[in-house]
Amino acid sequence: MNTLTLEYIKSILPPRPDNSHKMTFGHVLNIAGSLHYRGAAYLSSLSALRVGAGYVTLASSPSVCDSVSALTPNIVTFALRTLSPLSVHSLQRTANLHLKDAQIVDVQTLSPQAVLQLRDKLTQASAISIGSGLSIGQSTDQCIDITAINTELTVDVDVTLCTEMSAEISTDLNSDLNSDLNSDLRSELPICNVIKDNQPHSNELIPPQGNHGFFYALLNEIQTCTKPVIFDADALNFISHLLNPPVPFGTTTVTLPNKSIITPHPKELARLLNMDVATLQTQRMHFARLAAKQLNTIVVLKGKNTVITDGNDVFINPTGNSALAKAGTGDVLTGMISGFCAQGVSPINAACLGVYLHGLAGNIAAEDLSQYGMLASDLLSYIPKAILKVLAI
Ligand SMILES: NC(=O)C1=CN([C@@H]2O[C@H](COP(=O)(O)OP(=O)(O)OC[C@H]3O[C@@H](n4cnc5c(N)ncnc54)[C@H](OP(=O)(O)O)[C@@H]3O)[C@@H](O)[C@H]2O)[C@@H](O)CC1
Ligand SMILES: Nc1ncnc2c1ncn2[C@@H]1O[C@H](COP(=O)(O)OP(=O)(O)O)[C@@H](O)[C@H]1O
Repeated sequence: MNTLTLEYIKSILPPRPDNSHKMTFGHVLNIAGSLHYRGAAYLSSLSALRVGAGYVTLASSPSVCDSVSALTPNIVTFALRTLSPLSVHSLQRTANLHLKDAQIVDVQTLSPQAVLQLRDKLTQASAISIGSGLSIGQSTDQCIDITAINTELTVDVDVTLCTEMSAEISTDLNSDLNSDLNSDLRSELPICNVIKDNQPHSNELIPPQGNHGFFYALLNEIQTCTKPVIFDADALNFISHLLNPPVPFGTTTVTLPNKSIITPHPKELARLLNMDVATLQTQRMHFARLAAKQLNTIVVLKGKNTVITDGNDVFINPTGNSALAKAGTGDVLTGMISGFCAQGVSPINAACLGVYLHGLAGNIAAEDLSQYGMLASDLLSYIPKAILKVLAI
């Protein structure tokens, strides 16, 4: 176990050659944000630039792209395809048929086919971050099971489905679709079954809320990606749904790209490991290593004294304070780690740099603004001060 130090952090900072241009410092593709979490897209994109990345593209729904562009001229945006209005209308009708308390289907829900739009961007990027504010759109106590995917993308993330139940549900819903819903829906959407209280409710069919369908298609697309991929927030909740479906659906496995980093807070890691938060918190190092080994990924277990591990080596972060306990600071961290990855830093070193400097920025910010008054957006302007402090030793 190693505690991160200022000297160590200085030794792994990436170089800034004079003879350089923006692409020397890498391109982050940040897939983030949704109707209610536009701020997460803003914070996770700008923070990548603040640690030195040369170029950041935010891929999100058109309204999120518009909002972020209005706030900052520094981010390049790429608007993703959302479900067609006809599909949204049909989905809402299906939801109303089956659930009394059906939520309104988000008109900015990303289409699984948006992954096709992203192919060139995925190729151009030096690092990819996914999940900040992506929106699961429903209680995380509910699980979604994909029972049929009728897109030209086959969503196959090694999910073993209960085929009998899938067939039953598909037939059931398909008869509805055949009777009065439009065919766009069939080509655009996964058909889902809600699981409540660990029990499948096969007669409660609702459309996927949030960006589940899009995320599963994306995960399939990037499974063999050799670039660093950072999974945060709702991306982790989607993965938890795949890993821990209720018993009737059997065991599932998820293959993450081989240079992946996950950045869970304790509850997100507890969901991934299917355990309770209190137990996890008593042995943070142990469970972070366990998850790193099980998922073959680098784990950044957030909180006071964040734990960073690849399953073997463990680093403990000494920086940070309660100013960081405020909505959006985790989104800033994700951008910082992806920004270092884009500059060619190894994933484990990028995680150490991001976590240490994030905490140090929080310490310097708290001196000026107090631990009470600092905002996640304030943190952005303290990242350069933290870097200056490291360079000064
Ligand atoms: N401006 C924006 O656009 C912002 C957008 N954001 C985006 O919103 C999305 C959802 O994020 P979220 O914050 O709504 O849900 P999430 O973090 O899962 O908390 C759910 C529950 O988990 C628990 N819990 C949380 N932390 C814990 C901890 N350290 N240790 C232990 N438990 C912890 C706690 O449960 P409790 O303990 O209260 O039962 C809490 O109520 C996500 O995509 C994110 O990127 C946010 O970043 C905010 C700014
Ligand atoms: N008391 C604290 N001391 C040090 N760091 C903290 C503290 N509280 C929160 N943090 C840090 O702030 C960030 C919060 O991230 P997260 O829980 O994902 O919030 P959000 O989802 O609102 O962005 C993490 O990097 C975490 O380590």
